[in-house]
Amino acid sequence: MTKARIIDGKGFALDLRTRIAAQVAALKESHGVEPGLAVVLVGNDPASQVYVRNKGQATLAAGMQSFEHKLPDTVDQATLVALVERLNRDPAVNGILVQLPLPRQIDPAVVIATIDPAKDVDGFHVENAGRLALGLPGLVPCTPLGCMMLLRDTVGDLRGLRALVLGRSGIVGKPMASLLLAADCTVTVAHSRTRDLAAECRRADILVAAVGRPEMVRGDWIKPGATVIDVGINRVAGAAEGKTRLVGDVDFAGAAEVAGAITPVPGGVGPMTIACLLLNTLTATRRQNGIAAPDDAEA
Ligand SMILES: Nc1nc(=O)c2c([nH]1)NC[C@@H]1CN(c3ccc(C(=O)N[C@@H](CCC(=O)O)C(=O)O)cc3)C=[N+]21
Repeated sequence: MTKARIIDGKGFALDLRTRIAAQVAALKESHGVEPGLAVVLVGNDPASQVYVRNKGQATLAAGMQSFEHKLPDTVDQATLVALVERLNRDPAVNGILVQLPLPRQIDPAVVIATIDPAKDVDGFHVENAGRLALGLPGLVPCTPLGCMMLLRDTVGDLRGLRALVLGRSGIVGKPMASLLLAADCTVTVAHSRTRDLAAECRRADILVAAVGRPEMVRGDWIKPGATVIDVGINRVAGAAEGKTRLVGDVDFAGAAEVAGAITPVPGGVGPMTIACLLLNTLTATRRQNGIAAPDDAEA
């Protein structure tokens, strides 16, 4: 039997997207500025194609312009870099996202370094990563930003709470740790070499799982009443032959017996990532045009 409150990321994201759409409409009305997001997809990985399609639809639904660029998986790095440089110069493009992963012949660090930091709506450029680490304004990676919104909505005041981030990627774990630290949490970053991971997790009031290992975090690793944010999106074999299903990095059924609140997969962090991409595009557009955010704007 489930005890934990299920955090409705999907509902929160829909609500956020509605508020973003209202602000986009107001921006057009007041300044004649229409935010534009360019998404670059290299190759034809089916999962990536689904994400890019969803992003494009969400962008248009928010009243923003969507520019999709599809390149074959044989494309060379120089061609991709040249496209990004063209998007950097294009005044209709306020945000640029190059879908990861990229094929082997392309170094993602080179491509990300090419993106104008002011248009880097993924927040992956070293300038934005450095700004976040130093507590300076910049563009914050979408997934950690979405996790923070869910945490603030669920927990309220985060000050002094013990937070454990499981995973140390540049895309989720490290920026998540920076945001939790900025919110005055006591932050531990755990990873594959951490000793007695279960004991570390059990101390945490807030547990953010972002390791990419299906259902690794067990119910008995969780402190009773803790808030669990599951960033994992793992496709595993389903009950029926040939069927697959999505699971997180947390054993949801076991954790929901112990936690105070938990995000589901799907319907938790994933939809927040897309909503925050739109939010970052709106933020980037405002900054590029020297327009202040209204007092009631989030993030
Ligand atoms: N440059 C770049 N930026 C990204 O932000 C980025 C990327 N590359 N590469 C791939 C990952 C993955 N990602 C997801 C976004 C939303 C869902 C999402 O909405 N998931 C739904 C389920 C979708 C389904 O059913 O497959 C959910 O969790 O409810 C999932 C995954 C963004 N990524």
